[in-house]
Amino acid sequence: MSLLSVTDLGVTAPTGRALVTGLTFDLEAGSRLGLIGESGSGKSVSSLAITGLLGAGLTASGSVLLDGVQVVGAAERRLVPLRGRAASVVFQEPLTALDPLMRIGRQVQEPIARHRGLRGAALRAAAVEALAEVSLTDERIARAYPHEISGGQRQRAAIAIALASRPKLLIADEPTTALDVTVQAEILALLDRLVEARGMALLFISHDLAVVSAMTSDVIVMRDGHAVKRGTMDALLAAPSDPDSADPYVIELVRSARALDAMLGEK
Ligand SMILES: Nc1ncnc2c1ncn2[C@@H]1O[C@H](COP(=O)(O)OP(=O)(O)OP(=O)(O)O)[C@@H](O)[C@H]1O
Repeated sequence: MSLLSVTDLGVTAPTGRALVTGLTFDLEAGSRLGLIGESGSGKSVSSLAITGLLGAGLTASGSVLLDGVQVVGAAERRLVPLRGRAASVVFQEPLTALDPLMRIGRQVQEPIARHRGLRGAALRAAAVEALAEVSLTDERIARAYPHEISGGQRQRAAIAIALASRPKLLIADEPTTALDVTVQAEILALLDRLVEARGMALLFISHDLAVVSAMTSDVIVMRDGHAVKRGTMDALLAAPSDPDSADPYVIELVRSARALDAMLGEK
């Protein structure tokens, strides 16, 4: 059985508008998949539906089996044990994931205590280790509040928190979009290393083809709430010459990624 099995997932707004329709894919333990699409294409809503975190008024239909548990229509008490253990999410803006009034060290300790049952000195040591794994080795960071550290450091801390529960699946939703380019590259390298080292599965969501291609070669392209294409990055890059898959959005994505490549190549 797949770690994540999404079948005919639909998400509907309170107005009745379909935000996501007919999304189907499987993700095996330890494998990676990219969800790519322009703003508003339904990527975030899909990832929220997968973890049962859809906001009030949004309704999911179809099936999402996460580690064998049906998420669609599940009661909150069924979902709580899944979060962290089966899947954790890293969001675009780490400030929304972090508690502004709690020191970073405490925030890292919390999931470690909850999921691994550590207390006291062992808990403090595990939190220091979790921060070291995301290259936050300066002990001032653990004592700092979120607003006292940089955006890149905050995203590292959010990653440490997401991974502290040892999830089987990490969902990263535009994890580097709010960061400047050099920090973006560092965070991608960090995620790549940790996902690999821990044998986690990764669902990586971004509007940026170049960023997705740094993390995975297996991608789904979404537009207007639909999956318009699934395949390898290579097949996608070859798409414009293939009349069957000449989706205008895919062509535009590839064109802009090539322009970026060419620009970088000239430097
Ligand atoms: N709570 C909500 N109520 C109604 N519509 C919503 C809600 N949340 C999102 N939407 C709509 O659902 C559609 C998909 O949004 P979603 O955030 O999933 O897109 P996205 O592909 O992740 O884009 P972005 O990268 O900009 O976040 C958009 O048209 C958005 O306006």
